[in-house]
Amino acid sequence: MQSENRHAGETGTPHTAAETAPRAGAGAAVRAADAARPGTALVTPATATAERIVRAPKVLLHDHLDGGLRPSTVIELADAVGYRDLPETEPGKLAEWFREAADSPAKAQGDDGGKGLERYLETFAHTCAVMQTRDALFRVAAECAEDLAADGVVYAEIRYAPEQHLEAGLSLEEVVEAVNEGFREGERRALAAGNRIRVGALLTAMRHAARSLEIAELANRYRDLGVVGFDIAGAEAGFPPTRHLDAFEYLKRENNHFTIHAGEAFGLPSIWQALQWCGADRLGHGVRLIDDIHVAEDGTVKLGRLASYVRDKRVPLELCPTSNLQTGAAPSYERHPIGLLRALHFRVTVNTDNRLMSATTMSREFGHLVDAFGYTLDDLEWITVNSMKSAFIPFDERLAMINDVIKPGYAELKAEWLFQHAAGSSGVASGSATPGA
Ligand SMILES: O=c1[nH]cnc2c1ncn2[C@@H]1O[C@H](CO)[C@@H](O)[C@H]1O
Ligand SMILES: [Zn+2]
Repeated sequence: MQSENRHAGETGTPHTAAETAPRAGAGAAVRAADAARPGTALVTPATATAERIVRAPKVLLHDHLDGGLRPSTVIELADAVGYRDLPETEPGKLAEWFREAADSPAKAQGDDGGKGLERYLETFAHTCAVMQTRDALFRVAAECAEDLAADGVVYAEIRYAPEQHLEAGLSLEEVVEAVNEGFREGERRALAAGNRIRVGALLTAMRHAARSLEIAELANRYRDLGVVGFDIAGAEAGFPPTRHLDAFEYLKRENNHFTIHAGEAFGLPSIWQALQWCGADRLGHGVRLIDDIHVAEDGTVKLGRLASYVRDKRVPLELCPTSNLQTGAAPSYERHPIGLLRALHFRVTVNTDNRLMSATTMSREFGHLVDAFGYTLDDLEWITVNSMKSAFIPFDERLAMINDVIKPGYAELKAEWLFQHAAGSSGVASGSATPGA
């Protein structure tokens, strides 16, 4: 693979050979011989090959339940409930339809005033339509946990808006309980398949609606019963987070946790409000924080007051690269602000947002970053530890996940080269690091 020597995009930090050199000197000498052969690339103990990325422990903080259904499940559930408005009825075609429809904003030219996100969100009408019964919610939640675990995710916080699942007569409580039971079932199935995962729910309130306090209270009621926090989502333009101040103030009084979608379709004012008026613990996306970071011709970097605050306070950024490309919040993987934000040591996390609409997985998101910025397993471990530090479960549990699951997992992957070499493996990989791409 080529990413070892590739440079970051315009806003990223160049990765020199020295920076990406293997940590063990002897390995470098052995592998250097491989690199000299035409058509091969240097593989170090920390090289993030597609296969290693899938096996690496991963943490996911920003993923929508109604944005991650299996295409075949959408079709089966639509059949079961008599929903006739699906644009395609064959799983492959339906998957492609979702990706294409969510992708269209990226193809629009110029600054569209937040319309990119609005068009992206239209696709959720179909998934929400088939998630209106207890059985459907249970199934979608169970499959979500199973799919993430199969992709090597060990901890996930999955969000959804209970108010969008009441059309067939369920109560808010019944929705939450069905999803929680589905997650528990998915965790059990994953374990039976040899994969360990823990899943917590985040309850989302829709920012254009007026139920945020009610949903915040619901999140608080279920906080020790599978719900770990709260969020607001939906169209950003015209719906500032301060519309929902009463919900955030309530949660703060209850010592509860919340994240806010901000700085995706809208820029710095939205991020500033989410932090300084609403008191968000994390930023959903926050990618437009880049507007407050100035890189001079000579490479010196100057942070504005807001960007400084975010970095100094270690505010986690829930970045979702593919989703950002689709909504037009970033121009390409190579020029995604994550390159610069990671180099400047912001509390960067990497997420999927909507696996169905973005046709992605955690492994694919990592793969895109490896291809774009030459990230190694060390970078991916750093990101994963960042995510785990930023999770909403108690500190001792986060620490155990970091020390007993994440670090040993990456150490094991990096140690493998020792024994592969002894067995005569060439250690050479080629092509893209993006799994399944
Ligand atoms: O990237 C996003 N930005 C804002 N809202 C989103 C995004 N992805 C999904 N949703 C919205 O969140 C609801 C609950 O899961 C979804 O129905 C969708 O409308
Ligand atoms: Zn989102």
